[in-house]
Amino acid sequence: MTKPAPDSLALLSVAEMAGADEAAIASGIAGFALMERAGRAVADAVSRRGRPGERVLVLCGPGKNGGDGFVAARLLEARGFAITLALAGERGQLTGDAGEAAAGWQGPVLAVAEIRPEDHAIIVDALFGAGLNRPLGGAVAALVERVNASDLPVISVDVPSGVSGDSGMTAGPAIRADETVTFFRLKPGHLLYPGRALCGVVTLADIGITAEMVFGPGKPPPMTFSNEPALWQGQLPRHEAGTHKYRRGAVAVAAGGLAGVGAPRLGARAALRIGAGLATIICRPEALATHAGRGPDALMQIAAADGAAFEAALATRKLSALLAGPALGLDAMAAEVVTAALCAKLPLVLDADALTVLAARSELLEELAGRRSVPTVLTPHEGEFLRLFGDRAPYASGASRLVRARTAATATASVVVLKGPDTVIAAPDGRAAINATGSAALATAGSGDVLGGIVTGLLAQGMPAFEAACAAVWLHGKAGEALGFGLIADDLPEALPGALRLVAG
Ligand SMILES: NC(=O)C1=CN([C@@H]2O[C@H](COP(=O)(O)OP(=O)(O)OC[C@H]3O[C@@H](n4cnc5c(N)ncnc54)[C@H](OP(=O)(O)O)[C@@H]3O)[C@@H](O)[C@H]2O)[C@H](O)CC1
Ligand SMILES: [K+]
Repeated sequence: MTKPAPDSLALLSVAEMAGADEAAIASGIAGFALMERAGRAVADAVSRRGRPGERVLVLCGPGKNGGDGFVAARLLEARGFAITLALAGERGQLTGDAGEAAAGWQGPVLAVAEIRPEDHAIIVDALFGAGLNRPLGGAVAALVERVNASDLPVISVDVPSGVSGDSGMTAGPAIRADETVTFFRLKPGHLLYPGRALCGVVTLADIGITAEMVFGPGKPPPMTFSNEPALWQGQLPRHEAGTHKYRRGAVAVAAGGLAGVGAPRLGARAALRIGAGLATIICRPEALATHAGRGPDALMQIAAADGAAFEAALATRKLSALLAGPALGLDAMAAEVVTAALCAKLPLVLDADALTVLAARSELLEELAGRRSVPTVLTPHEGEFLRLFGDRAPYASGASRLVRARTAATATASVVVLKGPDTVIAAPDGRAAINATGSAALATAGSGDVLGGIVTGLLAQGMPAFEAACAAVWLHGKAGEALGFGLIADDLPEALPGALRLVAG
């Protein structure tokens, strides 16, 4: 049996975090005690950056995020900082824990319109957190613009105000923070852009909520994760001495004609580098000689002139996984290949041209993938995702990448890897992970072909599809980080052994 994913990697939605809050209160911790600890963690972050005597501007909103700000202001004043506190709202309307926190603040409370951020050394943004429910407007929006223009260090409480904790999206002005202090577990908005960039460094503070309170027996398991090795490391292929190449898995890559011999080769090479025992390119007859003349020698190639020949090639090769898409082409033969690939009883990765072939035929994908008894992984970038699923709810590009990937995974009964600087991996069973490895150096021709090959290579070695996709995205990112700028996609497979050494036990 596979071990459940570690809850330390859980990302909590705003609603789940509210549930965690309630669970902690139900187990005997007072809500105000949580707020005290949250405020203290924020004050500690300010103390690490500044010295007593410095002027700190604390911007408080009308809810509990503001309450955390009032607590931080009180503690910082006691530590000798000179506090200016501004409230977006009426002091008399603060209720519950936030009212209690405000009552503990003895100093003046200014209106946001009067505030000059530039008169301060550090700014605490406790305007809005989990309760943000509309774009910032009026005097608060103007203040946020002034704070961002000041270029002063900003520490945001929970999330930068204006950023959705669930999606990382902004619907108007938002604080650009240097540091964000959040509580108990990260939220998707800390890892999804633009939130990820607006957070600055994310500090996770313990406020007394324990994993046992939130994830204990009888509680629903977390479904959203930060993509870290602990999520999939235990399922990485392990090969015992005495294994042979077929036991390590045989990969096929469906290629097109002479116009695109590079992309499928990048995929096949990556599959070999990640540990598949064999890799074969199945190409059009006119491209066979070209493929045969190119390295690495470990790669094999066979020709298929039509869909039937392609099916026959699949049947004769003792295959364990198939990659279709990189430079496959968009013609009738490509469509036959994609249909045959979906009908074959082989773990399958569909990328690039295969996704375009299926675009406007997502019902075909839903039907065929839904009937498969073996895993299907789709690896679209934003453009391919748009072509495949359209721009209507729930897939509209204005919606959260997490929601879109999840919805697509359920609809197609496939693992969906929605690629980007914050790649989301979603499984049809509802699990999803957000990746944070990699850099802009990976936004280069052929990089996606390599990723497709890594996923296929891991599937061929028997790794479950969600874990294989998560591992592939993480390793691809690490290979990119190791190479840095100047990399070309050809370098990435060669950097995989180094990336693997980071996680292989
Ligand atoms: N969950 C925990 O364990 C803890 C959380 N803490 C902190 O609490 C906040 C969440 O507090 P909450 O009161 O739920 O929400 P906010 O403070 O973010 O928002 C409060 C109200 O603001 C109004 N609102 C929302 N959006 C806007 C806007 N764009 N402009 C103006 N006003 C807005 C809204 O009220 P309305 O009635 O006007 O709709 C919100 O209710 C969490 O982020 C943590 O910082 C803890 O203290 C520790 C424990
Ligand atoms: K905030």
